[in-house]
Amino acid sequence: MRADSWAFQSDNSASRVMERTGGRLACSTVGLWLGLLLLCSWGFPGSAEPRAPPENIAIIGAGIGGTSAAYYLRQKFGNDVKIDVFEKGEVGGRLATVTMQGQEYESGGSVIHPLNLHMKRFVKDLGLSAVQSPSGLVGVYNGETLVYEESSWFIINMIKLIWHYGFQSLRMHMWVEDILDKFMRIYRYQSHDYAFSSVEKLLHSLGGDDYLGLFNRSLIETLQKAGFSEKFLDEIITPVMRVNYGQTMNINGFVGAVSMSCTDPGLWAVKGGNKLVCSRLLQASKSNLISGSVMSIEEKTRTKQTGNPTKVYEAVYQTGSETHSAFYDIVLVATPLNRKMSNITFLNFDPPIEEFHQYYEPLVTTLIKGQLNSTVFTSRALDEFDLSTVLTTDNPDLFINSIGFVSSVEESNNNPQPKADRSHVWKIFSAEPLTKEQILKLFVSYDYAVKRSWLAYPHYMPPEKCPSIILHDRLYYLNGMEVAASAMEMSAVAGYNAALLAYHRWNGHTHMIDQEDLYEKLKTEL
Ligand SMILES: Cc1cc2nc3c(=O)[nH]c(=O)nc-3n(C[C@H](O)[C@H](O)[C@H](O)COP(=O)(O)OP(=O)(O)OC[C@H]3O[C@@H](n4cnc5c(N)ncnc54)[C@H](O)[C@@H]3O)c2cc1C
Ligand SMILES: CC(C)=CCC/C(C)=C/CC/C(C)=C/CSC[C@H](N)C(=O)O
Repeated sequence: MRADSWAFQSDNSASRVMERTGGRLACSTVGLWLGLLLLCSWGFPGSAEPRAPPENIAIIGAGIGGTSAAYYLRQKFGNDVKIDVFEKGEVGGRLATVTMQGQEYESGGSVIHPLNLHMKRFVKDLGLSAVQSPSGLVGVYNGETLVYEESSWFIINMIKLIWHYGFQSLRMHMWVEDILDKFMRIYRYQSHDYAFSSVEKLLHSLGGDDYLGLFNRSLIETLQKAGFSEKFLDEIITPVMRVNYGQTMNINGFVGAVSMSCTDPGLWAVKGGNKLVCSRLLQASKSNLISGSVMSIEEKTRTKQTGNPTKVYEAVYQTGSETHSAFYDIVLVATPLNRKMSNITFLNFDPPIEEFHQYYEPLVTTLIKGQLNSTVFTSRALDEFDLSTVLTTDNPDLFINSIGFVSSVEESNNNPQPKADRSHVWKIFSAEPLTKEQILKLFVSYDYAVKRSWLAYPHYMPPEKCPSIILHDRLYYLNGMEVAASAMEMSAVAGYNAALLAYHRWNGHTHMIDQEDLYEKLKTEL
């Protein structure tokens, strides 16, 4: 049998070919063939002629996901590609502020974890600065009484926690720390340019089957199995899930851990408002912002100046009353597609682009400047009420998820105290808009109230499948990541991943996608 006929068989490893041919010359010829074949199919960086970059890229959505994708796409593809970012509302999306008496307050995404390294890097690289988030005393109300109240004395707090819940609080912190430690691996993977084609593969790369298992099981199932008591789960964990995700412990274990990490010290925010990160990312990426709503995407064949027919996507969009269209080599969708939340129609795809039926949780943020009626929560005298946040247990009679006092986006306030007249700005999260009666029940008096309604986060219902990141050949979707956990940093991770994925797929770098055992492989890298 001739050596070259072997070279094209499926398991044609060089050593087997060598054994069978026996000759050194034949072996090197076959090796050369094999090498060339591999180079063509894998496109090793730096070896073959690189493919010309795409001409036009569209990103739909100028939230933190879309703008971080723009930033990383520019880094990967260079200055020649034109990047259009479509935004139908405000740059920032769910990072937004409301203005009260000339001061701005975060009404959407507000706190950032000290280990959220992408957000940290953005703030540094974009010339922004950080402010510490307020960290006052927290209490938990069950509809009748405060079942737990923090003390300003660290040692008293410890004794109280151990008295009420044994060492469960400590165990919980260790559990969250372990999950965060593994999450940090993503920064290493991304700094080495590795990308993932699905959220499940990304999660698996962080900590294997156990890590993916967290996402597939409910938080309550995971914590009950780990031996946490009903009392601890009802009085501590549920209230944290309610303030952060407006949901119960039926959410998946991964988002549960992300939510618990918000009890860590050192939370921060961007001075001037978190949304500034998005506008600065847009600027830094030299993208073209189009204030309009994308209505449809359709694949078309177009003959470019070179004369070659090329597949592109046509985006039809509306600005005011006008309808326009433009063609793109690559499209990134950086907004939830669930239940037509973004009203984008994918025309004539075969097979059709999947529909996402999971709904987003309605949530209302109300900001009120006024004097709290502390007797709602405790019978103690008003001047003895020193809590800055009240969380709630899962009681259907309660009309709020939480209430806490907040600082404006300009103030750095590590340990806020109620003002002398005890009037302050409070942020309330509730599932429905508050009625005037409800506000009057919570406040002795108030000057000002503003509300903002959101479809805030996915309604978590494990086990569930994350939507594909690759919707079509060069059409990518970022917000499937929210099914694992919704947070600014998660969207930044998704934005970076989609940029890397689009870049590697454009250039045929398949070896940079879905690599297994990355953690082990990168252990030895500096
Ligand atoms: C009340 C609230 C509190 C939160 N608190 C925190 C927190 O403290 N910490 C934290 O880390 N996270 C928090 N989050 C979550 C965080 O804000 C989100 O996970 C994150 O901002 C999502 O960013 P995104 O870019 O993926 O999506 P979005 O911010 O939703 O961006 C999508 C953008 O796409 C635009 N768009 C939609 N359809 C179209 C279309 N057809 N054409 C053009 N544009 C379109 C939208 O207008 C929007 O601006 C909070 C969220 C809410 C709602
Ligand atoms: C992604 C990782 C590892 C950590 C992110 C932790 C984090 C900051 C999660 C945000 C959770 C969330 C959606 C909070 C909403 S409410 C926030 C705050 N309590 C407020 O009062 O606004």
